[in-house]
Amino acid sequence: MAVTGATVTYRNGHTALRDASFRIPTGTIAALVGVNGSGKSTLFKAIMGFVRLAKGDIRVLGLTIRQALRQNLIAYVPQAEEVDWNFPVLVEDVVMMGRYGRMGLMRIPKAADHAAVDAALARVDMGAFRKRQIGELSGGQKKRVFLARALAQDSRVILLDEPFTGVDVKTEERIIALLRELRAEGRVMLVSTHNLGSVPEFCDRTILIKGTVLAHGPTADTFTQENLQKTFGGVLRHVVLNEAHGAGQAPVGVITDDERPLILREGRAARREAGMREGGGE
Ligand SMILES: Nc1ncnc2c1ncn2[C@@H]1O[C@H](COP(=O)(O)OP(=O)(O)OP(=O)(O)O)[C@@H](O)[C@H]1O
Repeated sequence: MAVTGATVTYRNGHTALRDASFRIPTGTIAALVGVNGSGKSTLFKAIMGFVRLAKGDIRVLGLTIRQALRQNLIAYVPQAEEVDWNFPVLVEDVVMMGRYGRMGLMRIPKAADHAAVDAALARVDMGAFRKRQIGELSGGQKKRVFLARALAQDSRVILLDEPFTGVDVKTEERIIALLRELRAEGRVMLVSTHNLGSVPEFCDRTILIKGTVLAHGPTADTFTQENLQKTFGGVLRHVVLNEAHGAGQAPVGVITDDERPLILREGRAARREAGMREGGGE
């Protein structure tokens, strides 16, 4: 995916995103990190074609957004607040929505559509809940159902808006394991998160955003204390431990935006080489 100089101005004249540029190679999990109101959802809306770019360009596998959407290449896993949970719909019907783009006008599912729904539900371990109303599930289960919808769609790019909010650690680990599988299949995942502590754990790349893209690239390079301070300003709580200790004891910084803090050693995010790979195309 390549975003070049993307600018979004809302109807009221507010420019929520200005001249944003970054690239994400295929087979990548990328974090989108920024404070409330920094433009994360606006960027997602632009990639989904919900808002028009005033300037700039977004390409997915070399295609325009309109072409990529027509080919079902982009899927979106929404924030819980965006969904009307009172709407009476079964879990399996939510997942089937991922197939709509491949159906005719009458939306009559074929055997392949049913098979894709079954496989997607099994993959997120939600098969037993398929006949439940979506509103009757827990927060983590709802997230998994929407992830299954994206899987049923078989898109190449999956946008995940705050997938870990209100999710327990076990479900978070399951979602991360699934994202790693999808990465191995060459897909691109763009994950907006306030969960800074887990970003170096599973995100190959990070995009730091504050009305524009402040920094982007491999997480080990972008997730620095300096960049995080620029991105979050005074919002983050930052504590330095061990500062007074002598040689051999590197200072440890703890930066936190929510309940899961980021631990920085020697001013640099503790990096995990595993998973920090470059992919092929964009
Ligand atoms: N439809 C709209 N019309 C006008 N301004 C908007 C609209 N939607 C968002 N904005 C403004 O654009 C800016 C970016 O909002 P956006 O929703 O993209 O932020 P965000 O980073 O997703 O925030 P959060 O972390 O709270 O979800 C904010 O100042 C917001 O008030």
